Parts: sequence; structure tokens; C-alpha cells
Amino acid sequence: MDYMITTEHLTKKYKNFVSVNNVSLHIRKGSIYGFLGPNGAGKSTTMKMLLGLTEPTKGNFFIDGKHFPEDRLEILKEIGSFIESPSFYANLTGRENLDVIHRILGLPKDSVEDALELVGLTEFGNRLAKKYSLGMKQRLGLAGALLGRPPILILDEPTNGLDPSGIHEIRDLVKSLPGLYDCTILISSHMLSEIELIADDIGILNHGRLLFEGSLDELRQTAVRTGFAANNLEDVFLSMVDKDNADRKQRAKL
Ligand SMILES: Nc1ncnc2c1ncn2[C@@H]1O[C@H](COP(=O)(O)OP(=O)(O)OP(=O)(O)O)[C@@H](O)[C@H]1O
Repeated sequence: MDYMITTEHLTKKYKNFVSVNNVSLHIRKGSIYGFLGPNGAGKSTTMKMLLGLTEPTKGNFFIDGKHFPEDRLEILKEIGSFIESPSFYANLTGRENLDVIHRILGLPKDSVEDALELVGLTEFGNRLAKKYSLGMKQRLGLAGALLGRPPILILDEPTNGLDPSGIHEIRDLVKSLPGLYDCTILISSHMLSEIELIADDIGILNHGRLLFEGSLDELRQTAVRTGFAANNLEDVFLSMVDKDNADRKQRAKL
């Protein structure tokens, strides 16, 4: 199998608290990998480790055949990211905001127009960022991640705070990206209903531990095996999380 990202026992501890616990991910080249888990599961922390924003306590990872930490800079050049709510210069236009990033990254001039076009913001490029709707701000954040068409995109809950039509809009956009250019996407969410519409593969995280990793079909098979309907994956996800929480409580009592 051709993997773009693999992690080996990736672990992050804050003092005595284990935020990410021995997580080994396998993200196929060209796939959309949905990283799913309730609030506080450790999704953002994992993504921040992949981006070199926080150091792993244990474990390591490979991205496009490059190993962290030796190849940190080479790895970063290949990733576009959207972590939490991106901030912009409110008094600059969308286009000017992207222009600032493209200069910092030393990308070709046409990368700004290309990114605006990819996210469907070309006609609003000259509007001040402070006048953008929330959905447009998320699109601008994605445009920032897409500058220079990086082969890997790491998107941390890009639909956070959006209304249903905004969620739909961003979901369609993310889903369309591998068709527009050759990229691999790691996207997090706490809603399976959202992830199952776009992801090829899914990793389910709870309290820092990976409870499931596999394709949507494999998750459907797990659903049937455990007595759920194959079309009711949200319940399978919630029951996996509930069972893990109950097991944790039991272990804590012993
Ligand atoms: N700098 C830090 N110091 C201490 N604990 C932290 C720190 N950063 C994160 N944590 C803790 O690690 C756990 C995982 O947090 P993380 O933000 O990775 O979860 P998440 O799955 O992204 O959640 P959400 O969906 O709410 O964003 C949480 O309990 C959080 O409080």
C-alpha cells in the first residue's frame, strides 16, 4: 500500500495527562482520511504534531517518505494546513491576505489567483476580509492552505461554526479537491455524519486512543457485526466511544 502519512505510536503527554496515546495512523496517498473523535479526543494535538507545532513525547512519523524530526522542513513544504479558526488581516481584502502568505512562502504570483479560484472566491477577492461571511472566511482559510497546491492538506474541523448550508459548501469543496489536483487530505471532525460523506478512510479517536481505523466499508461491516444497521454509522461511532469510556472507568476502578 502506498501511504502518504504513517505515524508510529505517536504519543503526547502534558505533565501526567496523556492527550494522544500510541496512535499509529495509515493514510493512503490520494485519499481523504476522516479523523473522527469527540471534543478533547486528541485530534488537534495529533495534527499539531504532524505540523511540527508541538513535539511528540514518544513515537515518530513519516510523511511522503520523509521522517520526522530530521526532515522537518522538507515535510512542512509539502503541507497546507487549516488549524482552528484561521485569522486574517481584517482590513485587507481576501486577495491581499493571500498575497501576504504567498510572499512569506515564496510561491509563484499566480498561486493567489489559483487558490481563490479553487475555493470559488475569485469574484469576492477584492472584498475586505472583515466583510466576509463566516463561510467565506472558512473558504479564505482553505485558500491559504491551498496556496501552491500542496500535495498534503491537514484540515482541522474546517466546518466548525458554520450553518448547514456552509457545512455543505465546505464539504463539497473539500471532496472536490483530489479531483482538481493530486492531493491527500487529513480532515478532522466530531461528526461521523459529516465525515462519511467525504472520507475514503476513517480513524476514530477517543481519549487519545485510536479505536478504529479502516475504510468506510470496513466500518459498515463492523456495524453489522456488532448488531447495528450498516446505514447507521453514527450510532456505531457513538457506541464505540461509549464502550471505550465505560472500559476506561472500569480500568480506573481496578
Ligand atoms: N497545551 C496543552 N496543555 C495541556 N493539555 C492540553 C494542551 N493542549 C491540549 N490539551 C488537552 O489534550 C486533550 C486533547 O485536546 P485536542 O485539542 O487535541 O482535542 P480535539 O480532539 O482536537 O478536541 P476538539 O474537537 O474539542 O477540538 C484535551 O483534553 C486538551 O485539554
